[in-house]
Amino acid sequence: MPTALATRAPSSVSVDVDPPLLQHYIDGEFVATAARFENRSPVTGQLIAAVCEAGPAEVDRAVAAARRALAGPWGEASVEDRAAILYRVAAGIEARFEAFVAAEVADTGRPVEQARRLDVARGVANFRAFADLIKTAPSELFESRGPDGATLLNYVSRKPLGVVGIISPWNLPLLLLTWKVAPALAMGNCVVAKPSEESPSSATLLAEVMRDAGVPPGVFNLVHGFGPGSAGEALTRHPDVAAITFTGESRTGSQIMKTVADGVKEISFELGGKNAAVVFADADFDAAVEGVRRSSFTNAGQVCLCSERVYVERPIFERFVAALKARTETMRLDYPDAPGVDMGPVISHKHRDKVLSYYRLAVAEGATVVTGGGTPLFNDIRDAGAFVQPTILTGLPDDARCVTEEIFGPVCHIAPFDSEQEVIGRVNDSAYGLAACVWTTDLSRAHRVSRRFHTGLVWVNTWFTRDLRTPFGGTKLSGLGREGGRHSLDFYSEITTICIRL
Ligand SMILES: NC(=O)C1=CN([C@@H]2O[C@H](COP(=O)(O)OP(=O)(O)OC[C@H]3O[C@@H](n4cnc5c(N)ncnc54)[C@H](O)[C@@H]3O)[C@@H](O)[C@H]2O)C=CC1
Ligand SMILES: O=C(O)/C=C/C=C(\O)C(=O)O
Repeated sequence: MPTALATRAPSSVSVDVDPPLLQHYIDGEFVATAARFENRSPVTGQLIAAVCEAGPAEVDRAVAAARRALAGPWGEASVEDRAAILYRVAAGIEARFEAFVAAEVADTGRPVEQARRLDVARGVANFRAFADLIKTAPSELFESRGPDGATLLNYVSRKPLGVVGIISPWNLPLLLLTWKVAPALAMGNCVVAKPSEESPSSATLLAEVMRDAGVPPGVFNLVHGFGPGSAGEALTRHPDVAAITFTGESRTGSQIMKTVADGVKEISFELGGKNAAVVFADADFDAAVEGVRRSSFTNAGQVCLCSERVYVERPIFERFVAALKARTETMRLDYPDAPGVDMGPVISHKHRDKVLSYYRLAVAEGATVVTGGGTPLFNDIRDAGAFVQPTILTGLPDDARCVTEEIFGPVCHIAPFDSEQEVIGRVNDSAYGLAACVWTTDLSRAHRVSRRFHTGLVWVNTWFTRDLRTPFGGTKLSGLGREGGRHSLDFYSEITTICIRL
């Protein structure tokens, strides 16, 4: 199992001839299927697991199990019972914390410290946050008078949606899967989850935790596989799935939207971004340089919130570019458990090819490559991995493809600006609208600018700091709906308004 996966290549590297088999989890049982696919390390290219692939038959079994569970005691579970289960799941992840870290690191090659601080810690926090929330969630009640003067009591009753299909990506596998599973179960639904084919390990461990935490059979089901023509499509097409919640690429969201249109299923989408960071001349300079480095290169740029467009006020533009270049060139690309590692590889060779094609395109579009622009050379097994250099570009017009399209790699383009009004227009001139960052010490400006951005999220003098009670999501191509806090409770429940004449 993933617990035993090495994060650092031994000095003599051997190919694993008997990799672990990751199975589906359906109706409380681990289930193998004949169809399999490979899970390879993005650090070394080595085979780390064989993964069972589900098709329509397994998805059908999982959905049927979920429906049976809804009709059983789970459908009647109280808020307190559901909260207790979520706390047990959180404790179960904590009890196997290092196994989750190893699973996440094996699939993605990210630094071990990042997996500890961000991914697995958030996996635990997601379950606790929604357990806390349901215990304190208020209801709505309005008292009014009818035509005859009688008192009318209007209140809201919440029911589960039913079977929720969860489709999650590879960039923050456990964080994004649990961000959906936790509120779905909190509101009494049953789920069929399909993690990304690139990152199946932590989801498989989560199924073990669900079983050990006493989550009844059928409440949490897991199917592995791909999107089109595989488990993902079968899940979105299934007539007994009431809702689909998806995080991933905008184009995939649009395909899923077409698929679910016939069944008029509920949908919640967190999609891509082409996020801007704006640095004003009055910003705390060093904090802004470090903040932009983090927001551009964390997780090798594979966070939908990463800043790929940076706008710097002209008086500090040259100094800022030089400082970010100097800081970026100190970044260490290495094995996940190497001391001081800053960045691992991107998720796969296919994704590396995509990122590198944008690096080449940037040059063809006339960019100056300030630093990076290619792949590092290690002269060891890491050269078989999917590493790319953190890259800073300047000199492109705002309509260049590298400034308008989501690259999803460790790259940012930096451009100068002259006025607040101008930069707001440039930030908003995007097909996406997920997140923006502002770096300034002027409080009035921070408020003024933030309110005018057409994005779902704005961070001022910080980035990717999360209060799980707040709404999270994007505008335009960046998504549909909001999750987080009561917004998740709303999405994952069906509401009935009851009016009683007293
Ligand atoms: N959060 C984000 O903004 C993310 C953006 N991306 C971007 O998307 C590009 C493609 O990466 P992918 O992993 O292929 O992302 P994707 O959006 O295609 O995949 C995400 C999930 O959706 C599933 N899926 C794909 N097509 C589907 C379909 N038609 N029906 C149902 N499920 C489907 C996948 O199996 C996976 O579980 C990346 O190069 C990256 O640029 C990828 C992951 C996350
Ligand atoms: O903090 C969160 O809930 C989500 C963060 C990141 C994404 O949604 C993403 O990278 O897709």
